[in-house]
Amino acid sequence: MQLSSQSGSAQTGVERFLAACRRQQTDTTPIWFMRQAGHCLAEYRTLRESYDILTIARTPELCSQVSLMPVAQYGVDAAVMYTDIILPLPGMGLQTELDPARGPIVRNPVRTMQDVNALRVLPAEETTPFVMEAIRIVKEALSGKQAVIGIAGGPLTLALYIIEGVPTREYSTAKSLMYQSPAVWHALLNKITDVLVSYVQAEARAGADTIQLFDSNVGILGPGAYAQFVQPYTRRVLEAIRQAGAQSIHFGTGNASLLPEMARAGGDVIGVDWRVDIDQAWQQIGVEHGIMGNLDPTLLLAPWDTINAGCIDILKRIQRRPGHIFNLGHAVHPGTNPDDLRRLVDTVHNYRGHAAESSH
Ligand SMILES: Cc1c2[nH]c(c1CCC(=O)O)Cc1[nH]c(c(CCC(=O)O)c1C)Cc1[nH]c(c(CCC(=O)O)c1C)Cc1[nH]c(c(C)c1CCC(=O)O)C2
Repeated sequence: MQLSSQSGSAQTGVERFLAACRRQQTDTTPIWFMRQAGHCLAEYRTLRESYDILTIARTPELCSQVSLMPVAQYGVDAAVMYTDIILPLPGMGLQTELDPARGPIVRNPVRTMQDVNALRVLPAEETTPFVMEAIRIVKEALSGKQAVIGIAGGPLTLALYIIEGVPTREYSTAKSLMYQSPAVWHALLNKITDVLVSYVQAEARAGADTIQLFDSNVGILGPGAYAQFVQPYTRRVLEAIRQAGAQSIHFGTGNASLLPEMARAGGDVIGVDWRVDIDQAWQQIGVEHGIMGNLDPTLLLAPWDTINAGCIDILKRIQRRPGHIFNLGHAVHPGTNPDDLRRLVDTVHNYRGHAAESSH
């Protein structure tokens, strides 16, 4: 498909988004924001006065409503499901809570082989039917105009919360278990992976066009440990997404040195944070993958001219090469002005390239 770079809005959001996932040319660069559903939308904040995060995520009518808000408000090309990565954990027998400021809490953390053996692996449709129902509602409401992004936690990121019980900085209990009791580690990762495979396949069946695997905490490992203790599991989840016919985005943070290994694990698109220059990151990842990123979310707290300069710098580095999805390097900061997100979407959609200029 050859599209003129002048052709304005020739594609729908979902066409543009999926073409980028397949590294095909698009009329303009697709864009969405991690945590666009929630945080800085006034409408969402009002809803949060009546319901907590997990109640919204577990109630299909509320979850779909929140997931759709940013599509109307910002003009993004995809709706991301308002669902936390911990939703599959209670079905495994883990007593889970969400501290809005700190993150996931697991009351019965896993430390021994006996603990691992007690964990259940059940079909996702049985344990989390509300997630699939919310996806079906969002898919229908968008009627093919924007893409639906389902989410799942990466095997490592989930294992860290399951072992530690509370979010920590270094995850030293979990890492010690990994190095000292590899059999327990691998048994746990295997079970988490079984649960994730069922979960992502159910999301795809429910209508998710793309599934983003958030291995947000992957940066705590170096490439050798990653390849040994994490990569085989991540590969299995990403392969399950491919088999289910959906596209995948493989995301991590603080992981510049891991990019080649993460790309080897799979993912149609690799999501990168702001700690790398996006053109150099793409070289590391390789041309057989697309790339998503990577504006520093904190830059969004600066005046518009500064935000705009950061946005244009990324677009210039990419030079409209097929396979780029514009996003922040991580979640939208709650203090972000929604007007700036709207302007960012327009800037990215209206960008027509700097073909005449020499790049960096
Ligand atoms: C660490 C943490 C978690 N969950 C939470 C934390 C504490 C700090 C924080 O806000 O990040 C708490 C949480 N989870 C969610 C919220 C609501 C967000 C909001 O108000 O906008 C809040 C406050 C929903 C969610 N939680 C998540 C989503 C989906 C992802 C998205 O919309 O981009 C939503 C709506 C995903 C999630 N959930 C978690 C991780 C690591 C991820 C992956 C994304 C990331 O690295 O930030 C665990």
